[in-house]
Amino acid sequence: MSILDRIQEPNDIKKIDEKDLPELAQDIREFLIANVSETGGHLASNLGCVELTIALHRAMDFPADKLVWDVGHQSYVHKILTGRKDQMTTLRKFGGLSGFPKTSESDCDAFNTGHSSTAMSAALGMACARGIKGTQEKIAAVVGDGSFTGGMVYEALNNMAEVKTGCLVVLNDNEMSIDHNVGGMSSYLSKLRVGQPYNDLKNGIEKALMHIPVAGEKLAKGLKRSKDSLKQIFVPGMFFEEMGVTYIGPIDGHNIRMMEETFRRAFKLNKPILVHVKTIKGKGYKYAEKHPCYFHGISSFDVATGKVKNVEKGLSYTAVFARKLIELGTENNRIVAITAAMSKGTGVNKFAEEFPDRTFDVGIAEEHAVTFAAGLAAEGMIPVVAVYSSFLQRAYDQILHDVCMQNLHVIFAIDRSGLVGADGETHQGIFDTAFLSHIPNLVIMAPKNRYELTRAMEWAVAYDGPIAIKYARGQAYYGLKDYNEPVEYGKSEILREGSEIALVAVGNMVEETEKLYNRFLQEGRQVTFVNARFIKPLDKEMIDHLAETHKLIVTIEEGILHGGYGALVEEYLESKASDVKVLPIAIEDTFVRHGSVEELRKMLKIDAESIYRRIRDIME
Ligand SMILES: Cc1ncc(C[n+]2csc(CCOP(=O)(O)OP(=O)(O)O)c2C)c(N)n1
Ligand SMILES: CC(=O)[C@@H](O)[C@H](O)COP(=O)(O)O
Ligand SMILES: [Mg+2]
Repeated sequence: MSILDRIQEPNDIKKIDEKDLPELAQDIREFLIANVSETGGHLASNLGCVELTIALHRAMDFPADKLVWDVGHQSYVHKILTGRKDQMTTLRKFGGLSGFPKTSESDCDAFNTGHSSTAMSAALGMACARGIKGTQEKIAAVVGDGSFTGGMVYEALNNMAEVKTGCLVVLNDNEMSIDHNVGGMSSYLSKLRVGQPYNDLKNGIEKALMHIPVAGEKLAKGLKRSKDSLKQIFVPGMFFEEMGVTYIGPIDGHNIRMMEETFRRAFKLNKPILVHVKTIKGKGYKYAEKHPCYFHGISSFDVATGKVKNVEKGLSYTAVFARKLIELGTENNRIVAITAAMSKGTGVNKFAEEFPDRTFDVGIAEEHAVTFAAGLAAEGMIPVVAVYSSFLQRAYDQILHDVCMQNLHVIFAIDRSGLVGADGETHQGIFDTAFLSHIPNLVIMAPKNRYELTRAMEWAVAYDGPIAIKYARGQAYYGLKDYNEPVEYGKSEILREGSEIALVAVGNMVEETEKLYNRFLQEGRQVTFVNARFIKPLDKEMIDHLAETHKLIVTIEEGILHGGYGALVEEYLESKASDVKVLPIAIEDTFVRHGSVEELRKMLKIDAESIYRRIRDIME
């Protein structure tokens, strides 16, 4: 029986002899590598926090104590230690374990996360609730150095210093975000990493002086009085201390005993404490240590070579975007690219290789990214903010207040729009149309295939005002190549003209709708097939035309129903008192869990087959 086999339930870790913990860490690493090589997932971050998680589990009790994982992509070891090891084979699969903490999955998961920099706020809220309820549980948040570039962290720190309640923050510093970490805080943390652990140093000096008779005692007292100046010299974590949060560290994040002791002491002090631990992202698997970015989020891979098993053929929308951006940037030196810590994910890394001076990675700071873009645009630049749909949710007010209200020429390249699959509910890009379509001045485009994405980008650069172009995760659609009606402001593209039923599809759902169209065609139905292309402004002329000539208009999108394209069409037709039937195919009022995009579409009844049945039911 391996040491890991002895962990079946929460808190079993406390039964393991301290001397066996390194072996347990090794078992867990081997398990993670074998498991994630099959399921895919966030390997490098989890390999890096094995000892950290063990130490926290030794110092805390579950489910009584509350541990909040920032982002939550590094919570696999926590899952393993809380009775979910045997389900890890289902990780990120439809109906299986989530890749992020889920309160619905285990009472040992205190809070759901997925987006960065939220953990400290949540933990502080829990700590304040504990104060009101008069309970005693320990509360901790684990936050990565990358997530320390997000603004909410500082809002939480500010508040933490004010309320002064016991709350442990573990800063897990591996010097990596997904890509290399960036910015002033990152440099500050790097300096801290090489400093001596402050608390030990201070105690050491005081103890040493106490051993010198008479004069030593005086010196030690003087030293205590001049604590602040001593800190200035020795305390690397002065920033946190000045904020009113006790800083401990940096300590070795792979030394279980040292961390366990530190956490136990920290919990006893019952005040806001930040423990800075140094870890190695990808630790224990040579390929992940060498290429932590590649192994941050990886699909199934071969353990012996570190190579991904199924390499997708054809370009992704991200790659198409990246190539075109370079082309546009070559022609026009006013174009600048901005990413909020998703350089590789959005393809901005390619632009950065060509135009480093016109590329900005602002850290995990979507709000700042948007207002920063507004500033650039105000001075005549053409900023392209390349951002995942779900992360853009953060920047709603900045889009509205800083960009659109001033009608600034900012281009939002919204990647991962639609269902993203295995990352699940926190990452599905299904709300963008709903949260953007009511903002005045903003134009929203959803190209149908890879060719149209490049034309939309050309058009967006020439346009003068805020504009969003949204496209899906994964493989770009290569079909309908010969349908390339020139882009015209607010005009949809009629692909095939029929009568009876009109199918109006948005963005990536044009591909799914083509299957539907072909099926109706085979049945001899007269069907019109439209690529919406512009979500906003709505092509009212086209809708009027369809309403006059068809019995049923079916809108098809991979987004939330309320506030979506279909809702806009319905609302418009209602305002005209049109009696044409409208069937809006979209995602009903729900958060969509993880699974493959195909499985999720079926579940949500937005796949071609389900749509076909829904139309047939109406028409019969
Ligand atoms: C608001 C938001 N923007 C972007 C992301 C994508 N993202 C996930 S993990 C990550 C890097 C986090 O770095 P760090 O906190 O240091 O964790 P590590 O992976 O290094 O352990 C980023 C940018 C996100 N989850 N949330
Ligand atoms: C945890 C997180 O937010 C990212 O790592 C995300 O999983 C990346 O997703 P993609 O695989 O779509 O780039
Ligand atoms: Mg990190």
